This record gives sequence, structure tokens and C-alpha cells, in this order.
Amino acid sequence: MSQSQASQHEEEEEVQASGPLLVQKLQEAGINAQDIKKLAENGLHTVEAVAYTPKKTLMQIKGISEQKADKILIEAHRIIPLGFQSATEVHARRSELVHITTGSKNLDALLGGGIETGAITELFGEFRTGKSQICHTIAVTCQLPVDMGGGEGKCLYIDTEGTFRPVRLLSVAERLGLSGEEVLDNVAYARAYNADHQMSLLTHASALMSESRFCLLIVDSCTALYRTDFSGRGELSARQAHLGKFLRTLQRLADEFGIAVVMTNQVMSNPDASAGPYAANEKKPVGGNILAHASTTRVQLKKGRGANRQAKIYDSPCLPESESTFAILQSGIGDPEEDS
Ligand SMILES: Nc1ncnc2c1ncn2[C@@H]1O[C@H](COP(=O)(O)OP(=O)(O)OP(=O)(O)O)[C@@H](O)[C@H]1O
Repeated sequence: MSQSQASQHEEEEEVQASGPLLVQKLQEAGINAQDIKKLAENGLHTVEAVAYTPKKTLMQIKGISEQKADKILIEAHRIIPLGFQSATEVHARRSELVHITTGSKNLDALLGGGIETGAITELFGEFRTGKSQICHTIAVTCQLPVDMGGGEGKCLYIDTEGTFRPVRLLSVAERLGLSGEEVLDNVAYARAYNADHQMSLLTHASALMSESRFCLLIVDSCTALYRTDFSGRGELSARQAHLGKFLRTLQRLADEFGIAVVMTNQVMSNPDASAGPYAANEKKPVGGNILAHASTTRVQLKKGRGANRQAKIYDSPCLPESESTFAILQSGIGDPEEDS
């Protein structure tokens, strides 16, 4: 075995030991190899993924009968129990959750320590508010060791608008003293061209994540292709159904692999400014209730003076609705000059 094969093998073993269990594990529980292959081909690469999938969805896989689906789920649930646990256990697990630094102390503090892993963070705001710049910075910081604010993992980057610029990653890498070459190698990039393609990239993403350690998945932007692929009121319900499926898959990946998911979102003018949580003249995020419910933490970004930008927690299960200021610097996201 060559040195690089050996190190890949070691990496796979490490992922197996600490991370999710590969779906092949079900073979030990008596599920046949052909059926396991079908599960993997349909994006279910881990036992966790299978355990979280409804029986109805399993039965939609060609060759998986109701009887087989029942047996697969029984075995998956035996390995990954989905019952109750004490709040003490939940608290202990949550206190070990890794947060990924954004590069700005102010923004990290606002987010309760940085971008939370195992959850979906949505960044929404008008153009030039820094959404993509935050994505570029965290694609690098996520690779740092945990004690330096990283997640010790690689990044998957889905770009729907063609705004990905590796040169920005190199600037952040230089600031952090990381090798530019390694940093770029640790980012798996894909350009999505339509909503169906964006959805299918999640199947590839799940395969990559089951092969090596990723800690961040970026979708920049989550809604842009939906706005172009589905137009007008007539297609609204089809759009929301498709978007809902995409968001559920993102959440499943966050649960299954413990990765942080960061998605950016655009805003649109609010025709009914008097209703809802968005004040008059305030633009609201695209995607309606489906997106609002899917995001764990929603952060609104606004322009400030010069390079400064305002971030506000719009919705979160445990963070107050506060605000802070960060800056877009040549070396990525940072703090306004007077703070740094
Ligand atoms: N190398 C750099 N140094 C400093 N600022 C930069 C650099 N590159 C881009 N910016 C600034 O970042 C801002 C653009 O931010 P970003 O690309 O994150 O916008 P966005 O919110 O994603 O907008 P959109 O919705 O149009 O994609 C601009 O104000 C630009 O001047």
C-alpha cells in the first residue's frame, strides 16, 4: 500500500471511529449487500441516514419492498436508537458542540461562539452585505484546529451564482498562516445550474462526507435558482415543495454528519409591511415559512459605513435578538478597525 493510500485508509478509519457509521455496517445485521448498494446509490451512505428516513421514502427505492424497508429500519434503529434521553445527556452533548469562527470576534459573540455545527445558519441580506465574504472566510477557518476556532474538517461549497473566488480563500489562509495549497485542496466546490442539480449535489455531498471528515457545507445562495426556475404564483407551491425537500436534506446532513450548514438567502421587498415580524420598508428574506422553519439561526446582514456591516440575530432557539458590527477586510471577515 502506498503512503498516500495508507494515509487515506487511516483517515477513513478515523472517520469510522469518531463519525457516522457507514451504511455497509448494516450487512453485519443481515441486510444483503445488493440492498445496501441501493441505499447508498440513493444518497443514504450512513446508518444514521437510513435510521432518519421515513419508511415511505425507503419504499420509493427500486427493489426495496415494504417488508425489506421494515427489516432495514428495524436494524438501523437497533444501531442508532431514536428514543428519549435525559436533558442532562442533551446538555452534555450540546456543551461539547463545536463552533466555527467567522473571523470576527464581534460576530462570533453574537452567534454564541461562532457558527454552530449540527445546525443550519441562514445569512440573509441585500447584495454587498457580506454574505459571500463570510462564506469564503469560514470555508478556511473551519479547517483550523478546534482550539483555534475551527472544526478540523473540510468544507463543501455549493455555488449557485458563480461568485466563488479561490483567491479570497488564499487571502484568509495567509492571514491565518495556513498553506494556501492545502486550504484549497480541502474545499470541495460545485457550481449548481438549476434547482434539480442543486438537490442532486446533496447526494454527492453525502457520499463525500462519508469518505472523509467534513465539518461545513455552504450553499451560496440557497434560493437564487428557485427564483429563476419557478416563476409566478402558479408555480409557487411546486417551488416551496422542492425547496422544502432540499432543506430537509440539508437538515438530515447536519444531523447525520454533525456538520455546520450555512446558507445565504436573498431579500425581497415586503408587499405587506404591516404584517409579520418585518418592520415597514424592511425587505424580507425569500423562501417564506418553509425556509424560516428550516433555519436554526437566522442572521440579517446590513450595510454599514465603509467596510463595516451590521449583523442581527433574527431568529434563534437560544440567542437574544441583538446586533453587532463586523468588517469585510482584504484578509476576509474581521472586526471594525477600532475594535481589533
Ligand atoms: N478583497 C476584498 N477586500 C475587501 N473587501 C472586499 C474584497 N472583496 C470583496 N469585498 C467587498 O465585499 C462586498 C461584497 O460582499 P459579498 O460578495 O459577500 O456580497 P453578498 O452579500 O454576497 O452580495 P450578493 O447578494 O450580491 O452576492 C463588497 O462591498 C466588496 O467591496
